[in-house]
Amino acid sequence: MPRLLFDDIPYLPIAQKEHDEFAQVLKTNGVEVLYLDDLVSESITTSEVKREFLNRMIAESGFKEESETANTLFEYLNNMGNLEMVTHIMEGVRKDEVELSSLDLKEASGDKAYPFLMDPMPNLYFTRDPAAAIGNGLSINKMTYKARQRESLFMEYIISNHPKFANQGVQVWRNRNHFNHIEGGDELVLNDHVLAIGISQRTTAEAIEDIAKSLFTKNSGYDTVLAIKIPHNHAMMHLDTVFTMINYDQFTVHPAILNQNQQIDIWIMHPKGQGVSVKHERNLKEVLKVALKLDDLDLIPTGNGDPIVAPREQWNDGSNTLAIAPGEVVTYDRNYVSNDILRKHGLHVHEIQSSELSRGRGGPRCMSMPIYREDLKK
Ligand SMILES: NC(=[NH2+])NCCC[C@H](N)C(=O)O
Repeated sequence: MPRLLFDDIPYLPIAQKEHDEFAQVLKTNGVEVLYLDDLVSESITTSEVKREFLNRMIAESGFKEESETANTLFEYLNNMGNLEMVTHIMEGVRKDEVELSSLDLKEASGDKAYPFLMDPMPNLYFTRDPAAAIGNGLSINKMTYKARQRESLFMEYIISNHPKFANQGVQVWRNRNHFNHIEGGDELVLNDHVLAIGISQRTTAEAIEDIAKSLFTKNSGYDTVLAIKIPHNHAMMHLDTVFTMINYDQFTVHPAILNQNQQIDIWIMHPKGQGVSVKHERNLKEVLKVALKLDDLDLIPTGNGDPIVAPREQWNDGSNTLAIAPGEVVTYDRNYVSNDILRKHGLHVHEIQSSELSRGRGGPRCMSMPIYREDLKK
């Protein structure tokens, strides 16, 4: 479980049912839902693209080019139809599926008892993280842990090959060929020129400066990045596990990220020449008011701020709300105290069942990645 970043084992049929219900709630409320496996397989438009994609996926799975294992894996997967191949890569390839005539060095040195030749990618149901849509472009992310690093390769192919996205002028603000990591759960689009990014277990300060610089100099329309420092731990791996925007002037906040004086470390970035100016602040509410030009705003504490309920519900993503319209959110039903307080603050809350999905440590926001946002300027 730690290797694949899970804390528990979901009961698969129920997890799938819950996921279908989640997609249905989105569709019923006017969202067009695209599935990753379909998008990737539709992006493999020629046999040449398929060959290149497979070779890169196999190399990123740790197999040396032209090695016995790499060649065998290539043959095995390349013989499948596109969708079958893509889902199979996502599910992982077991050692007993392919026949290797000789053991290569990597194979010989590996753990014989380990059943997978190519690891599965169970965290793909958190589509939020490998990439993030920002304005007219994307950040395609260099992810932190090995368990997830291959995931963002899919988005690279979608953006450059899928008939819906290729040649549409979609910019890549920062690609995945970097040493410093960043993940979409830390990237919060607050409006058409302000972004909040978590400095977290998964996102480095260097990557934030890097993407800020790119956004500021490449005509993205973005002129403000708020870098917000959160604790480094598994329960709060991304900013969106403790803080989300749910209306023009309403946010969820896990109380544990603020100190006794309600403060948190924030660095405000603006364009400065070809670079970035950085200013340190501590008052979250004030910083948001200034950046978003608001007279007041409503920070709604997870679990109603109760010292026992708040961490309990945060653990199961009580702060991880997905806004599908200003003031309208999708949340896990199990976080009933947080849901109640959201309703008391005037939000329209759609609850989805969550006994199994929550075991992967991510909520409705993590399980989605908006590709296109309507212009909702007030
Ligand atoms: N945006 C998010 N908060 N995503 C949650 C990802 C959870 C996943 N198990 C991981 O550790 O990577």
